[in-house]
Amino acid sequence: MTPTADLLITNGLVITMDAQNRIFENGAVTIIGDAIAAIGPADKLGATPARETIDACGGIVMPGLVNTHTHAAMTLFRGLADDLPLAEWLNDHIFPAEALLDADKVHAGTLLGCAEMILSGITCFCDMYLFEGAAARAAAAAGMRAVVGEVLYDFPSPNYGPIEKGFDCTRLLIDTWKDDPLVSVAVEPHSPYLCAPDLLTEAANIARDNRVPLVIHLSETRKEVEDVRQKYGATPVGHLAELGVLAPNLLACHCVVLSDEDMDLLAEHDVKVSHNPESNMKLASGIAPVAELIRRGICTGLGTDGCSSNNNLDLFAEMDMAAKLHKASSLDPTVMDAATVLHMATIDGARALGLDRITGSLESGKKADIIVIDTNRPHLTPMYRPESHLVYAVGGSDVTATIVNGRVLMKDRRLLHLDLEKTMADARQIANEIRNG
Ligand SMILES: CSC[C@H]1O[C@@H](n2cnc3c(O)ncnc32)[C@H](O)[C@@H]1O
Ligand SMILES: [Zn+2]
Repeated sequence: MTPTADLLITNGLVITMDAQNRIFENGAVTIIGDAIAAIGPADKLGATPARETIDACGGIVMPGLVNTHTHAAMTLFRGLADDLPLAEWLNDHIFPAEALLDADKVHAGTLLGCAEMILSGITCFCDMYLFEGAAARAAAAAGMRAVVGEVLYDFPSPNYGPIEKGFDCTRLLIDTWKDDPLVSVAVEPHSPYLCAPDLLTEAANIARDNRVPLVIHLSETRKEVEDVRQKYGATPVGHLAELGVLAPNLLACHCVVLSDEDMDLLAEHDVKVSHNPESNMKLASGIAPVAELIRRGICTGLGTDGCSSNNNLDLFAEMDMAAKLHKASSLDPTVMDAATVLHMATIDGARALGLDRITGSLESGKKADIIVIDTNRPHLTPMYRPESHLVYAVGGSDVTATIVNGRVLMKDRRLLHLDLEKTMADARQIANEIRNG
């Protein structure tokens, strides 16, 4: 029989995360080329002739997870410096180690990050780092969807040197990747404490003119708020408002220390937020008022942040933490329920990156970014409510297939297009160089 689909995923509990939150108890998804052709009951679609079939064996089929904030190449620094506050961690340990980086090392570290993300069900990530051309190439080689951006700050970068060259570097990145099916580019000033007002306004201009996201670390610690207030007489959010930088294309990462007025400003300008609970806990930055942000209608995604402040890229673990942390801090078990957190890790994350028309939910016509989870495991048996399992019981290693843009990147826990042994060997080699300074 002539195949009418390139890929068929069948016999799964299909969670679409679409606007109606449709779930097919015994469902199937057909894929033609890079897109979802149809979603429906397995007894209707399951007989579709296809070039390749994945039998979900009663497991969960759902949209791939969206990691809205990471520094993928920081896999190279996992465990290098722990148990420190942000300023000391960054200034005394991470920045000196990053001075040793070059494009090849960032490529290797990003590839390792992609391997970890694919194996744990992340299909799309937003990255900020140095030598992002190399990160973009690594993401494309791994087959992942990615939004990448060269970090911009006041001091000379080991990559581009002075900031004027940083803007050129960003424009070149935007131009190079503008027609790529997987990789797109954002403008990414580091933070209000490492970026002068002129840098921030120019970054916002470039992002606006090119219709791309603007990504920044914002209001991450009390120290940042105090420093920015002392220097500019406003909170970090207020400072960005005065500069005219708050806009719907702004993705503000962390947002831990926010006043009521800050939250009003974020809502008024339709700013998006990336919530990074594990990093915020590990660096003892605090607890972001996420339930309140969501209550005010602010679109909030989830992010792991870099591997050195987490120390993994597992968004299932991040979901579990996000749900529990806010219950504990508010003494209210109803906040951040499983359904809310699941939205953050999928469709809301896609919306935060401006990618919700192509990913974040299973809908015909959208790109086929899909994962399959094996629920035939002791810690997932029995199952009353799939959302509950996904947030509180599933781990990244329960993912058995990861598909991006219609291409199967991982099946039965094996990476199909990435040489994992070589990727890990390269990272070990770089770690030896870092150890020896
Ligand atoms: C060079 S890209 C980004 C830059 O930011 C550093 N970084 C990683 N995590 C954080 C964080 O939580 N707050 C501020 N800066 C962070 C990273 O090491 C890079 O230097
Ligand atoms: Zn970060």
